[in-house]
Amino acid sequence: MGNFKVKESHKLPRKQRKINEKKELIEIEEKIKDPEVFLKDETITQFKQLPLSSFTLKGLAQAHYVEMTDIQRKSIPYALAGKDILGAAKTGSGKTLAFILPILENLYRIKWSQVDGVGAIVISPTRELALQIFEVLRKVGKFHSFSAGLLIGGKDLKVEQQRVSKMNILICTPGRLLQHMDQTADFNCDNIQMLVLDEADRILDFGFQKTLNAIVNFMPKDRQTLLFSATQTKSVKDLARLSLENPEYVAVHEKEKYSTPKSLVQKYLICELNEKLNILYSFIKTHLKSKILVFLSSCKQVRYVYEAFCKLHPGVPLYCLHGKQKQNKRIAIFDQFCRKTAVCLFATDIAARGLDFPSVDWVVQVDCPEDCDTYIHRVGRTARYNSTGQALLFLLPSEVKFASLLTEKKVPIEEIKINPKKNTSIQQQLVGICSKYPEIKYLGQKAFISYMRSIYLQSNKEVFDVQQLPAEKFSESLGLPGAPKIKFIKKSGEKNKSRQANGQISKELMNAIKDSDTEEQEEEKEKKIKPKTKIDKLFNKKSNVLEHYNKLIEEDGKAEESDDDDFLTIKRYDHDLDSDAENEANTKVTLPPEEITKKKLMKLKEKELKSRGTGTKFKFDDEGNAVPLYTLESLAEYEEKNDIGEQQKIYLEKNTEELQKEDVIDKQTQKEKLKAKRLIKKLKRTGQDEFMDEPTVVLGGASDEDEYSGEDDEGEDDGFNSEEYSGEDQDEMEYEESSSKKRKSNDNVDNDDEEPKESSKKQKLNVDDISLKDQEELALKLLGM
Ligand SMILES: Nc1ncnc2c1ncn2[C@@H]1O[C@H](COP(=O)(O)OP(=O)(O)OP(=O)(O)O)[C@@H](O)[C@H]1O
Repeated sequence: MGNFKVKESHKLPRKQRKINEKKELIEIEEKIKDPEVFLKDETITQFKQLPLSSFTLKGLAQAHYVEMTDIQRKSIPYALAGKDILGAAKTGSGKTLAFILPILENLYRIKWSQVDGVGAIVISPTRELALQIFEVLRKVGKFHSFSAGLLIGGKDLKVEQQRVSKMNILICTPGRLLQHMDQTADFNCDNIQMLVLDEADRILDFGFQKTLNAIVNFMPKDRQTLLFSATQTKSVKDLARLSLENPEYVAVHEKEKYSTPKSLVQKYLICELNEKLNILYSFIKTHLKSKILVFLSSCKQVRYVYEAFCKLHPGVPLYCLHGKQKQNKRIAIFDQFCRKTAVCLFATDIAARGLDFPSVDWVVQVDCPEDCDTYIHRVGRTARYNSTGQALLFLLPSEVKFASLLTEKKVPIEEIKINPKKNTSIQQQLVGICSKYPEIKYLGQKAFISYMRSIYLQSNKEVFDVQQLPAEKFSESLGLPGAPKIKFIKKSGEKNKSRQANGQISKELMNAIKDSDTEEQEEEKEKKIKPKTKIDKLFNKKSNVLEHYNKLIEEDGKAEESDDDDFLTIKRYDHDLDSDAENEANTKVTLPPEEITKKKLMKLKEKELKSRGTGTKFKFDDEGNAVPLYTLESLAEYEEKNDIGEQQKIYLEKNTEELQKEDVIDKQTQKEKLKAKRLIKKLKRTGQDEFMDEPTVVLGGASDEDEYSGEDDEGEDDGFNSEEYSGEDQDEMEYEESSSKKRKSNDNVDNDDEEPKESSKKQKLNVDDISLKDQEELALKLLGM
């Protein structure tokens, strides 16, 4: 939580100042009564022409905001007059100021002070967006004397609790706000004057429904409510939920030909699923000087692509942003991406709405968004305010209908072909990476399942059809030895097909799948499995691998030099790019102390070897001549003797074969672990808990989950885990975790069908005949300890 409280620099005597302020207030009160005056007068284009306090005007001037944007000009006069507002304007058109200024002014006019407590609340769907709004408030509200707080998940709740009731303006995510409403004793919302929903349609949609209803119940009905979004809701039901009173519908771009910014160039290409990564990689390689934002459908997709691409060193810094990262990490990445000019960020829809990344050149949607609104918000991360930008959408042949849906939604988009000469295949490298790094292979398998699941869960069955996806080819393209089993596809019986066709069950399932642990909850879990026994400690040693891996996946990619060229058959827009300084900064690497010592030792060793001198080994040919032991064959010589294509094929086959073998072993180990877990559970149920302390905790550690991910529920191989679909990152879900998990168990009817059967079968294992010590040993053996 942060706050600001900067008093103006006063030159006039206090008494005179007070008189001036009073005079100003009376004038403002008079002027705001008739908002139409400001709307009709077309000469009013600047902030200073509006009835705003000198504190606000000073803040605006210092932040260099002079001219108003359309949405600001048309909505601020109504909002100042106390009207409820439904504001709709294209992405990047300045909606944030359109609600921040009325908050400051309306509280100022009623002389709101610290003793009055919370006067206005802004709700944002994501933490990053909340943070961004908070920064804007801080900037333009600098000369007011309000206190403001940021309530987002991932921060210390207790610290927030001590300060929240002293705040006048709160910027929050829905889950965290409700948590305070429920748990902070002196947090009182009875006095709220204004409620703002940024990205209103998202907050009003199904995923946030329960949370928002609960929040609204805590608030007085006679408040002022402002709703803003680029894709606005007009649903009467939604508006009734918020008790909006005759709201002014301010839609500035509605009559325009297109619903996306004019300066945004939008293209789509049609490609096979197994070609996506090749195309993405080739795209990045040919746009090394651009700032690229890549959208993928789930955390796992993002993590796999990020990890694998880092290993390929494309020559540009790579980052990833998703809801499974710790809050500080998320903020750091957000910040890094904002600062750099040549960079590529892989993200889930956590980055789709509201975020104001400066000068993004390209938004690339590798996975098709769930609907046109999501598309509009994603592409809105570029071409903001007065800048230009480009967007590229990948569509599978089965998803082509989506292009016509976009056209219907007034999105000007054209098909484009890629230049096959510039399209490099990275499949071979990915196979190599998966075989060398089992943790990446594991991520690949997870990515595969989560992608298939995301398609399966989409409600628009005309566009998304999981049955049409080339599963085997897709898994090969990820470098995997074979397609992982996806039980949910088999489990979807005929009965559900009809229900899914009209989107009902899909939405419920989707909501259940979206539920995921908060960072706080994950931390809690970690605390719970703190080592208590030797075995725990031993296991913890194992999870150092996981820690190391986690560190590894959070490292940034390294920069190399390369040129942009004509990968796509359109020319790129020219942008001001100045990447030298950034690249320089990027090459600085700080090593941990152990690494430094290691390096020093290596250098010493090298020196020693040099001073000793090295002998040269020879072998003797048939004539008795000494010849070097190894001679390097030139590429030309090698090509003469061998068929390179054939060699590549052999390499690929050999690696795939090896991977398949390893995969069998991995699966076997996994099975054994599961068996052990079940055995322990069984033993626990037999009432011998006092002997079971150690293995129970050990298993808790193991299930958190494996060395690789540390994030999934134990029934992972059913392909239907409790986590993530692209909207998984929303912290509202985090708060509702326990209830939604219950809901999930009800919703996933088909999924549950098989599970109990399986577990009851396993329970037939007769452990009662074995002595307890033997059972423990067996369990540990199965765990490989
Ligand atoms: N009056 C103004 N003058 C100059 N720049 C402005 C003005 N208003 C907003 N901006 C700038 O325009 C950019 C986009 O503003 P903002 O983030 O408020 O857009 P938005 O409409 O909320 O976008 P989205 O729909 O994506 O959330 C920001 O960088 C902001 O600083």
